[in-house]
Amino acid sequence: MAVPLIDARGIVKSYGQVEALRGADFSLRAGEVVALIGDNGAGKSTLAKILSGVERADGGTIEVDGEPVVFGAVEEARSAGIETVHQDLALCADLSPAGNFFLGRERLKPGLLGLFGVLDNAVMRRETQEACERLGVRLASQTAPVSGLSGGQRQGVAVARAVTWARRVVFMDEPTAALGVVQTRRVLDLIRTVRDSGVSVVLISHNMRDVMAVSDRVEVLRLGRRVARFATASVSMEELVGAMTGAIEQQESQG
Ligand SMILES: Nc1ncnc2c1ncn2[C@@H]1O[C@H](COP(=O)(O)OP(=O)(O)OP(=O)(O)O)[C@@H](O)[C@H]1O
Repeated sequence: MAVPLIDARGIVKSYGQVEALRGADFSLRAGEVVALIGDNGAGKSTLAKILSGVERADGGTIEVDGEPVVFGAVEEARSAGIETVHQDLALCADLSPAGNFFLGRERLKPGLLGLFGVLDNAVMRRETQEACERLGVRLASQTAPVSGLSGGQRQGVAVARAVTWARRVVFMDEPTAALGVVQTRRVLDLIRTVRDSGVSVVLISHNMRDVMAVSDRVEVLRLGRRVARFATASVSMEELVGAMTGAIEQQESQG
């Protein structure tokens, strides 16, 4: 079988006295949508942060394409092609949508005599607008700071940014939480489109209908450990809920 794109084993992470992850495993193959599910506090966001360079694990190993990696910073995960939409969004409130979209990747046009590039604001605004419109997010202003946008619009900007830049994997932590019905459907369509383009998606969600609708596989965390994994086509919503709550125990064999 092909080497997994991401293979994390025995990941441990504590915050003071709180053991957020207690030997969690996670794997992801190229071109699949994996839903990472679990009850509140199971450790989903912590695992996503570790796999995208936001937090450092206290223990365990992570391999990308079979090679051990240690992501010391978000930029290191990004250069491995991994992007994230965080639950707390992590947009810069004072910047415009385009300022957020191109933060750290600003487009330049040649300055006088071809020397000293200057910011190509027109291009950055246009590309941001186009990416947001593909998601059905209409922005009245491309210059006003994102602090003036609605929660759903901010979420749209964050999702559009991640899927635009991701080359290998995009982690989406509750990407539809602030969205209405129509935008939620567009995000789910976008997840399929991203997958079909060969980029893997890790979807963290409490919404079992979204999980069933869009994922290829499901990995279940409980109390900081992976307790089950399923092919979505052969599992019911009841079984997923049972695995999350501990009512159903699975010997780790599938996936
Ligand atoms: N920065 C932090 N400082 C202290 N404790 C934290 C921190 N981040 C997470 N935790 C704790 O780690 C545990 C796992 O949290 P995490 O956010 O990863 O869970 P989750 O599965 O994403 O939960 P939810 O579905 O509620 O978002 C929780 O007990 C949480 O309180």
